Amino acid sequence: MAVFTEVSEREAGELVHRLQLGELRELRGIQGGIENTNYFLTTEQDGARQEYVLTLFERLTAEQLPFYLYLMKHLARHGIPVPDPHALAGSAGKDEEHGQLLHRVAGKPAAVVDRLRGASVLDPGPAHCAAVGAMLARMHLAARDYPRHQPNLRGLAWWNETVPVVLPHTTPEQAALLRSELAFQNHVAEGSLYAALPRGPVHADLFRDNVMFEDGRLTGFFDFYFAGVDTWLFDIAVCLNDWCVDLSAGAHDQARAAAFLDAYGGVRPLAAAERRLLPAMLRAGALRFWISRLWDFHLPREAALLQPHDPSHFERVLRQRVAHPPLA
Ligand SMILES: Nc1ncnc2c1ncn2[C@@H]1O[C@H](COP(=O)(O)OP(=O)(O)OP(=O)(O)O)[C@@H](O)[C@H]1O
Ligand SMILES: N[C@@H](CCO)C(=O)O
Repeated sequence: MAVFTEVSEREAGELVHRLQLGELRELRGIQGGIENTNYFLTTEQDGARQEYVLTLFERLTAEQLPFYLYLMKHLARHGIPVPDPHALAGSAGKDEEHGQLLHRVAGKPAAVVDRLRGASVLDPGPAHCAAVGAMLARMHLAARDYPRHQPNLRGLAWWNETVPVVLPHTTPEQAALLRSELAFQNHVAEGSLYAALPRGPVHADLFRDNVMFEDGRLTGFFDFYFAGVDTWLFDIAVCLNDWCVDLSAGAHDQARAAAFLDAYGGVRPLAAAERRLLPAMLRAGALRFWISRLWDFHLPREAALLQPHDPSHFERVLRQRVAHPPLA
C-alpha cells in the first residue's frame, strides 16, 4: 500500500464535514499506486452511503495541483467519465468559478474526488482497447477549451534532466540505449513535423490500471496527476505501449492496436504529421516510462509498503519499438 502519510479518522472526518459530504463512516488506505497517498472514504448522508477517494499529494506542489484538479472538473462537466473533485462548501465564486478543490490534510496538499465504479481490466481485449481509444479522443476534444496551461512535467525536459541521474545505475548497454534514444527524441522534437502535431491537455499516464470498467463498459479514466499540455500523439503512444503490447515480451499486439486506433480515429481522425511520427512517439512513450521506473527503482522514497514497477519492461518495449516500427 502506498501510504506515505498516515491520516487520522479525526482529520479525514473534519475534511468530510468541510466539504459537506456527510459523516465519515470508514477510512481505508488503498493498496497500489506509487506516487501519492490514497484512502477510500465512506460517508453517510441522509441515510445513503457514498464512496470517495482522498489523495494526499507527496511530490506535486500546491502551485502545480490546480491544473489537474480543475482539468478533472472541466472534463466531468463535459461528460467525460472522470472522478469529480469536491469543492469546499461556499467557496464557489470566491477564488474560483468551481470553488476551492485543493485542501490540506496532515500537512500535505489534498483532494477528495468521487470513487469510480468498477475495476481495472489488466488483460484487455480489442473491445476494451477500442473503448479506451474512443474515450481518449473524446477527452482530447473536450479539453481543447480548458483555460489553464501546464506543461507535461514528465516530458522531454525531465528526460534530459533525469537520464544523467539514472545512468550510474545501468549497464553499459542500457546506458548506450538511453543516451542514443534521448538524442533521437531531442532531434525529433526540433523538427517541423513535431511542431505540426496537434496538442492540448493530455493524461500522459493512461495505463490499464488508470481506467475502470464495469460489466465490460468503461466507467472512467482516473489518476490525472501526470497530465499536462503536450501532443495528443504522446497520449496515444502511451496507451498503445500499455494497452496494446504483450506484457511478457513488450511486443506490439496488432489486433488490439488496430482496435484502439480505429476507435480513436472514428472520433478524431489522425493528422498526417501524427501518422508520420507515430513510430517515433511510441519510442518516446517507452523511453519516458523506462526513465521514470529506473528513477523510482534506484532512488526510492519511504512508504508504508511500496511496490515499484519493473524498469526492464520498458527497456524491452523500447527495444521492440526501435527494432519493429509499426507501419505509419
Ligand atoms: N477515483 C477513483 N475511483 C476508484 N478507485 C480509485 C480512484 N482513485 C484511485 N483509486 C484506486 O486507488 C489505486 C491507487 O491510485 P493511483 O493509481 O491513482 O495511485 P497513485 O500513487 O496516485 O498513482 P500511480 O498509478 O501513478 O502510481 C488505484 O489503483 C485504484 O484502485
Ligand atoms: N504508469 C506508471 C506509474 C506512474 O507513473 C508506470 O507504470 O510506470
